[in-house]
Amino acid sequence: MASYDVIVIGSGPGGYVCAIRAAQLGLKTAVVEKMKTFGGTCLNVGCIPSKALLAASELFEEVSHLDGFGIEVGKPTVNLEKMLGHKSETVDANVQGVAYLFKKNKITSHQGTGRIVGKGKVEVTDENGKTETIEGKNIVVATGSDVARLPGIEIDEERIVSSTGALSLNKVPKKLLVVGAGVIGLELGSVWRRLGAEVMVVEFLDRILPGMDNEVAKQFQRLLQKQGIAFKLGSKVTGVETKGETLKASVEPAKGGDAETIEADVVLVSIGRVPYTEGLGLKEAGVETDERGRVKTDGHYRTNVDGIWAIGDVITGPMLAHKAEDEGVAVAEIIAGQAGHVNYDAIPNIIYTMPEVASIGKTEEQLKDAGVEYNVGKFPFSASGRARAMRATDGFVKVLADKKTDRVLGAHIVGPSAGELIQEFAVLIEFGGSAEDLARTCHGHPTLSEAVREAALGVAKRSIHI
Ligand SMILES: Cc1cc2nc3c(=O)[nH]c(=O)nc-3n(C[C@H](O)[C@H](O)[C@H](O)COP(=O)(O)OP(=O)(O)OC[C@H]3O[C@@H](n4cnc5c(N)ncnc54)[C@H](O)[C@@H]3O)c2cc1C
Ligand SMILES: NC(=O)c1ccc[n+]([C@@H]2O[C@H](COP(=O)([O-])OP(=O)(O)OC[C@H]3O[C@@H](n4cnc5c(N)ncnc54)[C@H](O)[C@@H]3O)[C@@H](O)[C@H]2O)c1
Repeated sequence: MASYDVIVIGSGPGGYVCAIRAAQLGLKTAVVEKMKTFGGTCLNVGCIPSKALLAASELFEEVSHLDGFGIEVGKPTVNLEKMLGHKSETVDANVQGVAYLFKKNKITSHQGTGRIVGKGKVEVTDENGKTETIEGKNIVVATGSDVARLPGIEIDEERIVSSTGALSLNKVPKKLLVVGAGVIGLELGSVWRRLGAEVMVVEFLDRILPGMDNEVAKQFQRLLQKQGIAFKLGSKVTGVETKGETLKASVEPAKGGDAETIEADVVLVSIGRVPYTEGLGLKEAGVETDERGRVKTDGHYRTNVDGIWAIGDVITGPMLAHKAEDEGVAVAEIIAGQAGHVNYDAIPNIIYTMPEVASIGKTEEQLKDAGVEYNVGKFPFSASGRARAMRATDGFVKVLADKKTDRVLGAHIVGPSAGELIQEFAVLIEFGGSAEDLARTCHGHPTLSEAVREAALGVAKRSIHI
């Protein structure tokens, strides 16, 4: 029986990064993966393919709006097959990259579904039903998450789709109905709107992007509406009739009331994701899960069963690839006897639309609820020379700093390259920096990052350019 120091079940961003770090630390490591390729949700049907389509569709939209720059081009057209080809090429390059890294780090891979069958034992069943049992001193559960479903609405991945189907539609729908105004709904809704679909988003709550800073979410909703996405907030989809050419969705006010019918060619169900532990044998192994099916850990990725650890989407916390990666590094270091650690106050959250939305640390609402006194610094991109030169002036940078200590507690950005700019705050927060630290740091001119500095200056009410 093959024997290892660490067996990682799942090769998503949590699992593959954990395996690489464990191997770097000299641990004999194996990965068990049931998909044909490595990389999990993120590389195969998540972050990477969605960003490939967001990049392509953004260019398509930009090309139609170049006249302001004095560039005149004919009306562009979409070759969807080629665009999907670009997506597949991007995915292939990334998943092959992980296979290369496994080889480079001498990580053994076992293809098949892993099931914990006893202390330190994992049974791997391949697609032909052939089984093999391997042994490990440590087992890391990194099995990720799956799409949350709506009762009575069956996802066929052609007309009623999850994100997976929405990344592979073979024609641009005339009408796309998105259920859920979260990250997936707004990113993929944007892709198909840019390519020509009429998009309506139905959201249960009376706001989009729950959890994001309210002011940011409101401004972002206005910008998306300006781009042509329609919203129906405080509403829920209760059923979808699939008979006939057109889908008929029943939509009701969340608080109750009369239903209305909304027609669509495609319905995207994006109401969240749930931890995935099916067939893993957790119950039999005595591993505890919480009320939402997440594997319970002690805060240091240890489950209640000695030698079994868990990381990524399958445990508590934001379902983000970089959170899973950092937990992968931390758990490998803890297993190797080091002090692995993740700072959950410094995890950026980015929505890759145009403009982008990015956030880190606390929102104003969270600070108010916690009774923390804070100062706000804000700077609009309309006052940035670089943003004007790029004709990308929508949005702002907002910094929240502790009133007494000036320590930065949160930052929120809507605007061009928000996802890159937020990383300045990631470093600042990680180092316990103050708004003044950032405000006194020389920033290159003309760059979008000057808006970050100006917002930091704004905390002390001394912005220069507004
Ligand atoms: C459309 C979409 C877009 C996204 N975009 C972003 C983004 O831009 N940025 C971001 O940070 N996050 C994004 N996410 C979220 C991100 O994909 C997840 O947070 C991340 O993949 C979680 O990593 P993980 O390693 O925990 O699990 P996963 O990536 O889900 O990997 C789990 C792996 O375990 C395997 N597995 C499960 N059970 C078994 C078993 N019993 N045996 C063997 N293998 C098993 C699965 O096949 C899978 O490969 C996106 C998600 C979606 C759906
Ligand atoms: N750029 C990124 O980082 C990125 C991109 C895509 C996905 N993801 C991750 O994937 C996960 C899943 O994304 P998601 O967008 O599906 O979930 P989400 O949790 O971000 O949003 C789901 C939305 O659906 C709403 N909702 C729930 N039930 C509903 C119902 N019955 N009717 C109408 N609305 C309903 C919720 O109120 C919420 O606004 C997220 O946790 C996210 O972190 C991240």
